[in-house]
Amino acid sequence: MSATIIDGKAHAAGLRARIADEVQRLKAAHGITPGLAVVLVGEDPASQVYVRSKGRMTVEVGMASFEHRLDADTPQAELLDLVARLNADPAVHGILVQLPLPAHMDESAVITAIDPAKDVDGFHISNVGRLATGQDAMVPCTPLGCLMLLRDTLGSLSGKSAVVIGRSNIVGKPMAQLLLRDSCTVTIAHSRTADLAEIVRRAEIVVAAVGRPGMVTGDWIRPGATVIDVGINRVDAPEKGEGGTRLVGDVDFDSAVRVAGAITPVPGGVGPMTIACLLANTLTACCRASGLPAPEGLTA
Ligand SMILES: Nc1nc2c(c(=O)[nH]1)N[C@@H](CN(C=O)c1ccc(C(=O)N[C@@H](CCC(=O)O)C(=O)O)cc1)CN2
Repeated sequence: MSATIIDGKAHAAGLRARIADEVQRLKAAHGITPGLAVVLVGEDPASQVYVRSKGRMTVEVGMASFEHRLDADTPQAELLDLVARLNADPAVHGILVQLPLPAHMDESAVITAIDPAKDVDGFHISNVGRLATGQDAMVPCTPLGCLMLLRDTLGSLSGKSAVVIGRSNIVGKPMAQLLLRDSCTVTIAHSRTADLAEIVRRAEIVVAAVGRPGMVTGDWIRPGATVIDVGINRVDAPEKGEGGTRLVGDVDFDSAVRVAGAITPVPGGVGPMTIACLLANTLTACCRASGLPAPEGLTA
């Protein structure tokens, strides 16, 4: 038996179409255009690609896009000044500083400088606390995308056993909070968890976000489980010729697909949902800032 492949690209396209409709409605009914500011410091090649995609998709859904590119050696104080200006700008409803930042910058100081109401990444300590205590929060985009895929695949998650492999602030911890909020029984595991394979084998839902290519193999998966692979690892691909590379997840897809009930591929699974959820968060932030209810189904 082979698992259902969860098509993240198609889900993301559907979500963006829904957001575009809501943006049109907001413009027509209230004369408001949601605005997203994205800040890139330095020339990391992958970050440049992501920031370009974010700008393009922001415009495609009818929002205003403000892109700020700073040199890699920009002093942190200059970045903080920019964040302060964006905080004060009424045309900007969402602010995202692309990570990773250059080594001389203190990521946490920069994130803390963002107005929590405009923190569309959901990384600010205030949003982290709000999520953990069940209040309205900006929710980090990648885990929000995983949650949407899980709900679309399984319907209600209530009572399901879930294992999150990975304990990062950006994915693992918020993912666990979201699953808990949907009444799953959640285990957070990581690379040092004893008997990891045995723990994963008990789960009806597996979210792999550990950053190790192909670590989760088919014999770790409970038959019929839903597997969400957050890993994006570039590995050598000699079959593509000299210097060739390809993207793989944290799950060994070829063995897992034979056991799971449903599984996300890499690429084309969780990745595309990240940017779609960023746009959803920007729309939510804009509605909240304007005293309007956020559209249903765009947040956790
Ligand atoms: N401030 C932030 N920085 C970073 C985040 C984030 O959410 N906020 N996440 C990642 C990078 N990221 C968005 O910024 C991102 C990663 C991957 C994808 C994606 O669509 N991946 C594709 C494959 C793309 C490729 O071919 O390289 C896929 O998985 O299908 C989108 C966004 C780190 N930084």
